[in-house]
Amino acid sequence: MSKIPVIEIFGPTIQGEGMVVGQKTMFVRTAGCDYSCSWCDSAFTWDGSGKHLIVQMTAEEIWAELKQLGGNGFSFVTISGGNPALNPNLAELIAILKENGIKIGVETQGSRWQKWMYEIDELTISPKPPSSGMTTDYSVLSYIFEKLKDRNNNHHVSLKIVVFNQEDYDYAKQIHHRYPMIPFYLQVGNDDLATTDNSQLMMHLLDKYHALIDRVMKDEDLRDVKVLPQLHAFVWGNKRGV
Ligand SMILES: C[S@@+](CC[C@H](N)C(=O)[O-])C[C@H]1O[C@@H](n2cnc3c(N)ncnc32)[C@H](O)[C@@H]1O
Ligand SMILES: Nc1nc2[nH]cc(C(=O)O)c2c(=O)[nH]1
Ligand code: SF4
Ligand SMILES: [Mg+2]
Repeated sequence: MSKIPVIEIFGPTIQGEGMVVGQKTMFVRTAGCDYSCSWCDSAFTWDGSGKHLIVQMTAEEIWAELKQLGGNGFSFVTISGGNPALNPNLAELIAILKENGIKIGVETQGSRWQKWMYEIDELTISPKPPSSGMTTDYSVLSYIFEKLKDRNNNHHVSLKIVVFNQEDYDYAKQIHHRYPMIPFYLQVGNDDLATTDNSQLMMHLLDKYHALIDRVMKDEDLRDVKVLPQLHAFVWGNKRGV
């Protein structure tokens, strides 16, 4: 069986972001990313600082670890990274999860297509705004949505854009107007990834959430949108593995 570079397996916890926020879930975080966002809250997956944590695992080993950690107390697994879409062989893990009746969420930036995306119940595509320093390849993004458009109704896809400033906000709107049929989420950017003062971080992120809500409420061109913070940052701050 082929191996997958895994940097963290944790849970159960709540999905803190986006289309299934609040969902009880296990997490599998793959190592490696084709991007290097300036504000990445999981940079240890790709910047070398977490190199010692990477374990090459088969799908069977990942499933065993999920069961070990979560027992029978979960029905949902979220695969994030890094960019999980760098790994074609996640198909094997996805097959095992399906066989066991587990629903699957994936977090990816929309820079790579994989066939296993057809099987994902809750697929979040999160293209990166200008503040990240990355550039969006619209041909890949459009290709992904084209591929997914005929899936059945119990498979869901959404767009989630992190916003740090006005330019990011304008980028997010442009993405929404390009793909108006895709459920659209705005997420507050966390610009203080180093602090361990959770109550100060929470107040800071709450101010930013407030400002983002105000902006969207005044904006007549943005109607069908959901505006969310990272709920896990409110509850656990910058702690890893939650
Ligand atoms: C760490 S990424 C991993 C998955 C994939 N590489 C991606 O970016 O979608 C998971 C989610 O966290 C978001 N994210 C990363 N850093 C963030 C930050 N500082 N503030 C808010 N959201 C952030 C990303 O935009 C993405 O939606
Ligand atoms: N609780 C929790 N929710 C999350 N949603 C997306 C996450 C991610 O890092 O991809 C994440 C995470 O790391 N923890
Ligand atoms: S694409 Fe995701 S994991 Fe990769 S650098 Fe950006 S936020 Fe981090
Ligand atoms: Mg995260």
